[in-house]
Amino acid sequence: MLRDLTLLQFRSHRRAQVAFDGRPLAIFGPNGAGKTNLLEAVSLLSPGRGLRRAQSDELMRRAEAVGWKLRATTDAHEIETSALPGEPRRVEIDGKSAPQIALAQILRVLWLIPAMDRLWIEGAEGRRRFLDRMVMSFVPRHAEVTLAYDKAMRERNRLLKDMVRDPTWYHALEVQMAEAAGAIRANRAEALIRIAHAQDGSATAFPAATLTLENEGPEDLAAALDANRPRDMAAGRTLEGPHRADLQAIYAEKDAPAAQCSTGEQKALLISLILANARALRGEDVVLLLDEVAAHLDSARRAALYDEICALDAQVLMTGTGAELFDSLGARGQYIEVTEGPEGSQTQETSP
Ligand SMILES: Nc1ncnc2c1ncn2[C@@H]1O[C@H](COP(=O)(O)OP(=O)(O)OP(=O)(O)O)[C@@H](O)[C@H]1O
Repeated sequence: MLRDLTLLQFRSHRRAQVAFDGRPLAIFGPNGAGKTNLLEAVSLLSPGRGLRRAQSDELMRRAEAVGWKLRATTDAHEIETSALPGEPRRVEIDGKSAPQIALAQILRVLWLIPAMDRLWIEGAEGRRRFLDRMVMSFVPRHAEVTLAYDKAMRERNRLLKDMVRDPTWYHALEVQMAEAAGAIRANRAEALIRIAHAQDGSATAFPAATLTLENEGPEDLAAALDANRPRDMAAGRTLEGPHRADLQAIYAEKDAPAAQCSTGEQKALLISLILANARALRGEDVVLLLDEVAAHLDSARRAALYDEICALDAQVLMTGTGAELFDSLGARGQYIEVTEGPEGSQTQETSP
């Protein structure tokens, strides 16, 4: 469990400290106060660019622009991650420099943010990212395999753009891509099975989603890449493989594709999936970040969400503009009010 987090020169926070007591944490305050910035800080305790996919320099407080730092304590580890201006972010675990990917072994950080409300109707890339984050929560090594695939594909794309025709240049790269693709396919399949199991028979107020993967690419990717080089050369890039896969969801009860569901139904599907993801990770150190999750829900659904959150074996952080949004959570939650002060965001623990 995440016990403690300190933000230094991070976005609107000059210095902020949060001590988690294990109850779901409700963060409330007016628009622009710095609530999402707190969730973003927690999201950076996992590999990658966090929930806004920001560049490192965007994270440092503009007033001083001296870099940023986050310090966190879990039950078992001390994590520090920081960056100086113009430099990539660094990670230290228990005082020793570590690769970002090592963070995936400590906390499984999952999130739902308002930008994902359009996930089912926008392009496949966002859905693929959503899928791969779920997969990474089950198989932390998935991040490495995906990176290896992307790196080999970028090199192959460069050869294609340069109109290199000699097959010997391609062979090793295509074999690497095919090997990584096999692992990506297997990891994704495992994740979908685990999500389906977590939804089966669970008493939830949120609709079950049947997930399928489309356009995964051929089983024998090495042979397909070898055969389709002229086509890819004409396009200037690789046209098949796991980087083109698309995640689709069916609102099971209505047998309707997610993209044809109402805005509220689409949101409910996402909540259902993220709760299933957290349930499927029982036993791991799971942190669930729900940004403005209560806003679209009627009061009955909101109460149901809080009941489910309290029953989860996961640490949950939520934001909302007003404390009244968390009325039905009551004393089961921990509360932090965020306001905008002359020195940037101010955080203060309050009671319900
Ligand atoms: N690098 C930065 N330096 C200083 N302030 C920043 C930086 N990046 C963002 N901010 C400020 O942080 C605030 C936004 O914070 P955040 O997104 O956490 O708000 P919020 O409380 O979640 O608001 P809302 O309820 O509108 O979603 C804005 O005032 C923005 O100007």
